[in-house]
Amino acid sequence: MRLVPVAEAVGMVLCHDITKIVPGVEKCRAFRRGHVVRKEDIPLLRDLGKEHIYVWEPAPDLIHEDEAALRLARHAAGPGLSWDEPNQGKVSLKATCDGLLKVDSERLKMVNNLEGVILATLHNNRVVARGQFVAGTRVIPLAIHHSILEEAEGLCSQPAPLLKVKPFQPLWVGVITAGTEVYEGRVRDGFCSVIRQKIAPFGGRFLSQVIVPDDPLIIAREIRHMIEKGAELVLVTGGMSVDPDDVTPQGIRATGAQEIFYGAPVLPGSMFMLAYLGHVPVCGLPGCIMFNRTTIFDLIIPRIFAGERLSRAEIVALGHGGLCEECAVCRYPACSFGKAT
Ligand SMILES: Nc1nc2c(c(=O)[nH]1)N[C@H]1C(S)=C(S)[C@@H](COP(=O)(O)OP(=O)(O)OC[C@H]3O[C@@H](n4cnc5c(N)ncnc54)[C@H](O)[C@@H]3O)O[C@H]1N2
Ligand code: MOO
Repeated sequence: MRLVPVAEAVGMVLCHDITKIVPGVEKCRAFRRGHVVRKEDIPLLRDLGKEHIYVWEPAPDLIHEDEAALRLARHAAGPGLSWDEPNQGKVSLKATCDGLLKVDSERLKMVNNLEGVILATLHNNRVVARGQFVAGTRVIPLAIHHSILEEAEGLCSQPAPLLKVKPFQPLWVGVITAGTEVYEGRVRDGFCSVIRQKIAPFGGRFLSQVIVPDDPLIIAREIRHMIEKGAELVLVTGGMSVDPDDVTPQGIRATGAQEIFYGAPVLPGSMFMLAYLGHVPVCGLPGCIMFNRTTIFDLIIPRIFAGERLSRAEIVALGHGGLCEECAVCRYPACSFGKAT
């Protein structure tokens, strides 16, 4: 790169975008890379604080910031992601479908530990919408050495792209409502409508609901029956805490399902249970899921719809960030809830 005073730059080609920022008003690209400097541009460039410009002189070992950012994006983007043209040296990645964002956070740290390379993302396991920006990348200098870029490309793409968006599968959902008070009509069921609302964004298909008394053998029988009818996800509501009539965990166990966890470091939702009967997830949902706006259910259900089988270790990790602030106006998922590190 050669440094040229702006007064002598007429006719020369800008080799990078130049940014204008007016506090509280705008941040934009004032000049585009490739622009040929005209006489009338000189006062404008001076207003932007530019007394000099760079003239690009190709060097075999250096890669321009725009090309470097594009190469990083291309290597990091797996299925379900696309990227934009560079703007002011940055390339943004966006989701091409609704789904679950997957970020290999350990490899992300390794990329960002390289000198002069950055990749910023939303959190792993974030539910994202088609068209949503989920990551951005750039290099810090105007040109980066090819060896650093190649190392970053390897980390971004091997053994698999660092980022992807998994689409949701439209699972059939069976609901078993446990509670003698609901079964006998003392209390009107308030759980099923909440579940129907919560599964809709993932394309979940409501199969049916059955209301049963607090009896573990009946609960177990109805879980098996629901799976025979085609349920790909079974949700058993209520009866999850400490009263003698809270027998839903016993009912789930009595099916012979493999228990992954009962009791999670997440509030609200600590009394949640997850088990698998074959490949079908069976969840025990505590009463708070009916009552609180955002709970463990909102953390677990997207992963099930994305076809993931959860492990106990992942649930244990949820404790950090597992406390919902219960804000007056809920902004979940744009908050710390469920953002385990
Ligand atoms: N002493 C303790 N109390 C509680 C504990 C605890 O550990 N020790 N855990 C708390 C937590 S956490 C939760 S969450 C709640 C709810 O637990 P359950 O899932 O056992 O809820 P139930 O006992 O079945 O019912 C509680 C409440 O909700 C009404 N309910 C239940 N299902 C329905 C339904 N389908 N439709 C309408 N209403 C329903 C039920 O009638 C009760 O009023 O427990 C904490 N307490
Ligand atoms: O911890 Mo309960 O299962 O939140 O409300």
